[in-house]
Amino acid sequence: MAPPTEKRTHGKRIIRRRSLLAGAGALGAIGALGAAGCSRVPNGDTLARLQGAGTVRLGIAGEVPYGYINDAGEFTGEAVELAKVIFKRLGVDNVQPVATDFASLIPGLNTQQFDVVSAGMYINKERCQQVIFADPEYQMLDSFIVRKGNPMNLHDYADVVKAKAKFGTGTGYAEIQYAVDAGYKESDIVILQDQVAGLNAVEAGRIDVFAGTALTTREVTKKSRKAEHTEPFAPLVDGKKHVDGGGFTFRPTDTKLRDAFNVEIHKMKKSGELFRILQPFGFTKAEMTTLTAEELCR
Ligand SMILES: CC1=N[C@H](C(=O)O)[C@@H](O)CN1
Repeated sequence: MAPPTEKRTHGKRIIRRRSLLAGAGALGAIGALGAAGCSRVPNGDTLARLQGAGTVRLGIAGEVPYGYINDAGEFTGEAVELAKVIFKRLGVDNVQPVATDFASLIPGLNTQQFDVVSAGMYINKERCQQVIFADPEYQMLDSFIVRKGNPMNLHDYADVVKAKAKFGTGTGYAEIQYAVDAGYKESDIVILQDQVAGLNAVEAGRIDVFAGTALTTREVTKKSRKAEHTEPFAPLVDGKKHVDGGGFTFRPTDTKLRDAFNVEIHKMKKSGELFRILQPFGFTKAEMTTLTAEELCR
């Protein structure tokens, strides 16, 4: 496996994994002993191990506003700020970011390279076969990055198919399936590293449209002179308009940790604290949700 690169920003240690799939066996074995170096805790009791270590490693995908490093070099985002609060209440004082691309979040989690995915990941049936989720902290629609003025008049996936637009989205994104469901040929989709690569590709005319969450496309186009975001819309799943919910992702064996996390998130929903944490990242009251992981996994 390629060695992780490490950079220091403002005294914080950020690890960037190059290849999360390679070397999974060796890392999995280390993880089984307790990735934080504590082997006295019974196998599978990740919460106890994290409490002993005092640090939880969060998988993030460098996506504003979910989990990213800001201009001041600080590790932040809605999911990251939420993780800081919840894990402290669970007896784990420190969070340690591990940055990777979106498609490597689930493989990286399942090979012990971080303890939880803190990237606002949408909860869906396919992912629920590989990982478990906390109940979502928000609900969300999709939108597109298009050239200024939206010259091809693209407002949803059906428009993209009809217009034969050159379509791109991020690696591992749920939006790949939404485009395929609408009739876009999967092998024609341009898969890009992330939303910044998507913006660059639209601005340069390499693609006509890049799909992402409504907040992702809004944030990344803020300073663009050549591209804009479209109005949020609900993709069709099984022919019906679908609202996504994004939540924290855990290894399938970590039900105890996930359940403890859920207790805290439900308290925060009830008290309004959840919204107070998410609001500075652009979330509105309409994006607060009563959806559950169980229903989104079906
Ligand atoms: C927060 C997020 N959600 C979508 C997904 O879960 O696939 C993708 O748009 C990537 N980013």
